[in-house]
Amino acid sequence: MDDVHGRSPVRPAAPVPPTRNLRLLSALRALRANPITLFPRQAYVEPVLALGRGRRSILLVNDPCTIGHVLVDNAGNYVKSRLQQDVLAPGLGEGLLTAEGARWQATRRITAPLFSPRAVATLLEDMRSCALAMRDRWLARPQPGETVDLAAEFQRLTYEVVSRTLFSGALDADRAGVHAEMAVYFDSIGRLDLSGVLGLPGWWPRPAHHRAAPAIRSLRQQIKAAVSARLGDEEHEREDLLERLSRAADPATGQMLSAGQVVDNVLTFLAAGHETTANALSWIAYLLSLDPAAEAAVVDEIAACAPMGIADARALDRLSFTRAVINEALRLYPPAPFIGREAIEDDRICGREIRPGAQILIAPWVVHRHRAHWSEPDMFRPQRFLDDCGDRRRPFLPFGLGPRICIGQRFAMQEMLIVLSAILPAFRFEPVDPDRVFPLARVTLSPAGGLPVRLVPR
Ligand code: HEM
Repeated sequence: MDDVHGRSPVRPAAPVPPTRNLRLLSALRALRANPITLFPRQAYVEPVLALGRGRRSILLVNDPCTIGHVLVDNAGNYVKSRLQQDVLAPGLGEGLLTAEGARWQATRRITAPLFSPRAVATLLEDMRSCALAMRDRWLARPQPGETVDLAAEFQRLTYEVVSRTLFSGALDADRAGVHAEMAVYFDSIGRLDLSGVLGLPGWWPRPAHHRAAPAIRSLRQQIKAAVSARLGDEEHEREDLLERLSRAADPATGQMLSAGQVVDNVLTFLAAGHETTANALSWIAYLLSLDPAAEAAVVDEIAACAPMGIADARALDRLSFTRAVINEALRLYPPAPFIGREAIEDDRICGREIRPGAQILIAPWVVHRHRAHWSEPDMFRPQRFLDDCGDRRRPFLPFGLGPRICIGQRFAMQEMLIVLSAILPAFRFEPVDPDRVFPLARVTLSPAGGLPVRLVPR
């Protein structure tokens, strides 16, 4: 089907699914190297599919009603899965992303006011100045058309945004160091290891945890120092996340977070708040580089709707095609490609008995490319988000669903719109080797080996 410009839509990089389930050893190898290569063709067609056999099998759920059942209607029966906790909890402890029950509820109540529409709108100017600083850095390069790793540039930018907006720069003393340690943490623990997949007990030695331990220790020490400095500073009033985590009480119970929980949450928001958005921006830039007409439409829209740059949140609402491009990038390359859950009690889904401990996988990577729900699922066609915007049946969940939906969704959308409107009028991006761009799933979905591009000034 042709797109709005009368051209065939673009097919961006993706693995070719194997025709059937891989044998155990190949499956384990694929799981460790890049789990998105593991899903067989059937996975993109069936409403539910058991991956693996017996007690260790994982139920892949694609059917929109069943996804709603697990994540929304019966969410109380499904906690974060063992595999997901195995990857995240060693670093993030009992932060908002990994906590359960009363502790999660209290933390969500304490942090939610900072992510309300009004609160996020107040961060607009800080986000914009971070984005413009990156653009100006690029403009100041001695060689126009120089090659940069755009993925690394976006990681740095989104880290700066989180650091400035949520922590008022309290963790900026060694920003590069914190950033590097976080990369070590994600790269080692982000690889599924065999002991986790096989469900070995917690005391079983896990090499990835061992490798990540020094980075996690150092990160926690730096965060503890920043929290102490803030608690000791009675002079300056701030209304940021660090302040809320350290001093605010849960409105329902009056209780405050413990010192350890504050550190867990600072690390959680630093990690969850920059890595995902950076990857989304990389994928958007990659997709636009493949589709010059869509790129021109975004640049024209930004010029028409925000000629002097984004001044307020209302200007963001007018960027409807740019928003469709962002959504289409989040569909094709969901930065959080897997959502794992574990049943607490018996349940029944899609005619199957679910026993306590059953592992459920909802994979936006698969759901967003499912043959039953999307036409031309592997094609880049942003227009689909404008044509069918009333169609709520399509399962689109880059930010999750239900009570555990991403608290930073609005923050991330605003940030992406602001970054695009700051940089796209000044530059276009030419991937150095578009054929080598390939999605790699760790905790998040990033371009394997970064995204080397030529920065071409307009
Ligand atoms: C494009 C960017 C982002 C994507 C795709 C994304 C995706 C997600 C997803 C899928 C979940 C739900 C996980 C689950 O149900 O197991 C989640 C949760 C979360 N996200 Fe995001 N996220 C993004 C940006 C952000 C930002 C900017 C922040 C903070 C500033 C953030 C903080 C969190 C936190 C703290 C949670 C846990 C919420 C809870 O369990 O109550 N995320 N995110």
